[in-house]
Amino acid sequence: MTPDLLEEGARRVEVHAQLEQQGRTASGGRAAGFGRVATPGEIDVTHGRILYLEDVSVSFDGFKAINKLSLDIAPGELRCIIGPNGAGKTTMMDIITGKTRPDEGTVFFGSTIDLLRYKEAEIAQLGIGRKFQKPTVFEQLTVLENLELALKTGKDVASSMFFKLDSAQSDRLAEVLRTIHLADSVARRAGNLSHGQKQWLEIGMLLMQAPRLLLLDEPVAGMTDEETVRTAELFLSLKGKHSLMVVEHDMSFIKSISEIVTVLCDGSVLAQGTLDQVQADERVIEVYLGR
Ligand SMILES: Nc1ncnc2c1ncn2[C@@H]1O[C@H](COP(=O)(O)OP(=O)(O)OP(=O)(O)O)[C@@H](O)[C@H]1O
Repeated sequence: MTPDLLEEGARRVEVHAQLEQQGRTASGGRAAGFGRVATPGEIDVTHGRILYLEDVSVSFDGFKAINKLSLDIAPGELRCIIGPNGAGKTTMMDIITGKTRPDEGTVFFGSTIDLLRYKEAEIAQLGIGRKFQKPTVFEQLTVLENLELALKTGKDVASSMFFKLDSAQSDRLAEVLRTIHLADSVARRAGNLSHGQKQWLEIGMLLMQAPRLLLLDEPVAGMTDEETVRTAELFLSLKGKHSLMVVEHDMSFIKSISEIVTVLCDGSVLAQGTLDQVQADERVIEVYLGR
């Protein structure tokens, strides 16, 4: 949990109040049709999409990093995103999470939440969790304290030590500990965990906030083979309960978790299908081999 995320948590209540206000009063412009949140905290997936991007483009100094990108993710889906270096994978995640504003296009969370209307911190509060490549757990705190901290939004680290979890939060904490394979390590300092365990702990911290969509950037980079296998099991166990978008270069890992794989290249979708299908696609072979 980074200080940034703690700050985001502090604003959760405020944002939900704003959403409620917008739901009642919005009219005109974007808010008229799509931007309205009927019930704060609820994501409308009646159209079968948790995430929807259409014709999204962004340029940096005239260079089109994302170029008319369109894709959608179903609720509970585990989508793998692959693509050569510079394909636009990170930039796409930056756009979804509000870190980068696209020049044009549409980005929806469910069918009613226009993500382009929200700031980065608000998007996290809406239920989109992002895991960056490098783990950012509190090394001096125990596994348990790190997970508790993920719930203690709106407090500083010191005062949050005296925060008491309610029974639903305690249940969630126990479930998350089991899910991330750290139930036997609650009292261990995060700094003493292996790289893989730190990654799982950070995923656990995201899970404590019950995200609907998790964006995971190169989650198995630097992991041992055994940790990679356990991470695959972890992701497969999260699928269904959460929607996941996983960006990864490790093809054996992708093979072990993937259903649909999207190949990005030059800022748009080059191919999509099962891993076998995209690996047999001449265009994909060409961009990977540089022919
Ligand atoms: N803030 C920025 N300013 C200028 N160029 C940028 C910026 N962010 C990304 N780019 C460029 O946009 C392109 C896409 O970058 P991006 O990091 O999204 O690719 P990627 O698919 O995540 O690559 P990798 O697999 O190497 O992480 C690259 O050419 C990159 O140099």
